[in-house]
Amino acid sequence: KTIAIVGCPFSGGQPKLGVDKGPIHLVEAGLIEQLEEIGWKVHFDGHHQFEEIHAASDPPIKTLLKNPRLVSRVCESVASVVGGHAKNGQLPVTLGGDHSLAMGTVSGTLASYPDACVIWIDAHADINTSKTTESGNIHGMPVSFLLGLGENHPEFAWIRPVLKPERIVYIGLRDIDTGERRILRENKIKAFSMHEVDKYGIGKVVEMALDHVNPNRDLPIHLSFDVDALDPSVAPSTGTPVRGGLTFREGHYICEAIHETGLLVALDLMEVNPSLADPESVRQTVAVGCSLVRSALGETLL
Ligand SMILES: N[C@@H](CC/C=C/[B-](O)(O)O)C(=O)O
Ligand SMILES: [Mn+2]
Ligand SMILES: [Mn+2]
Ligand SMILES: [Mn+2]
Repeated sequence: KTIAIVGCPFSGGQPKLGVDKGPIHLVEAGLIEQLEEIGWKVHFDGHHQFEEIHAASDPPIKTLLKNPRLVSRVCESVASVVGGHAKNGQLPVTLGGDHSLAMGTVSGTLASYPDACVIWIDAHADINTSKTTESGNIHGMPVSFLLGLGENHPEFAWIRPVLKPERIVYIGLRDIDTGERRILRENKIKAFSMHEVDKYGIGKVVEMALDHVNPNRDLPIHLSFDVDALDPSVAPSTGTPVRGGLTFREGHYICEAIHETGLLVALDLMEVNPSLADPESVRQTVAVGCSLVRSALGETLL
């Protein structure tokens, strides 16, 4: 099978500059060669350029959403790129860029694999609606759009509610907004926070997560990995770090275990921002990103 690396240099879902440089740092760290090394054919789809919409012509929607038209248009094109690769039987590996891009990647995957389940690794639930968001940063909202929650915004008319609440599960949560807690509860969405990781251990948590969204281990898996799920000591160069995160090994165990299912059809590696720390910490964060991708795609320890 062939991997299609989709570089998405995009930062419009959040305010910190630099996350658009994530893809180039991951590729320049040798990710493509590393994947070929473990036996994959790799098609590098390039660093997709998204023409800017200037702020002046993209005012926040009445409810505070920032860069709505830009984010929507970029995600729409990401959906067709990722969807195209999935349709061709390739495994799209999307490199972010901020996590708003997942509106596009998951839409693309579900177009080819309507029964796919989504495993969302993150410190955050990214499920705010325009009513509940406190920041207006759309990287905190992709899941609500994918589920069809909240009011419809004409700027996002292309997004269909393709994801069902029982087809997503979270691991790593530890920084959830008030409105998000209600949304998770009302929609009965399964979430394993860091408390469960501590209580049961990562092995049991991954097993329980899969039992919830993929009980017969027969559904394709879209893994959406936000590097801020890891502890900031492990992945420091990211826009919304939250202490008390996954260890290096816990993060890798998740990727290894998902590879072992043989069901992975799409992967996102999001929120690497190489401009937020000293050179050594940036290198470390980029290296962890590359390593997680390798583990999700079959690199083993023995
Ligand atoms: N819940 C916060 C934080 C969002 C974090 C988004 B991230 O997980 O994609 O980094 C917000 O809505 O602004
Ligand atoms: Mn291509
Ligand atoms: Mn996220
Ligand atoms: Mn996050």
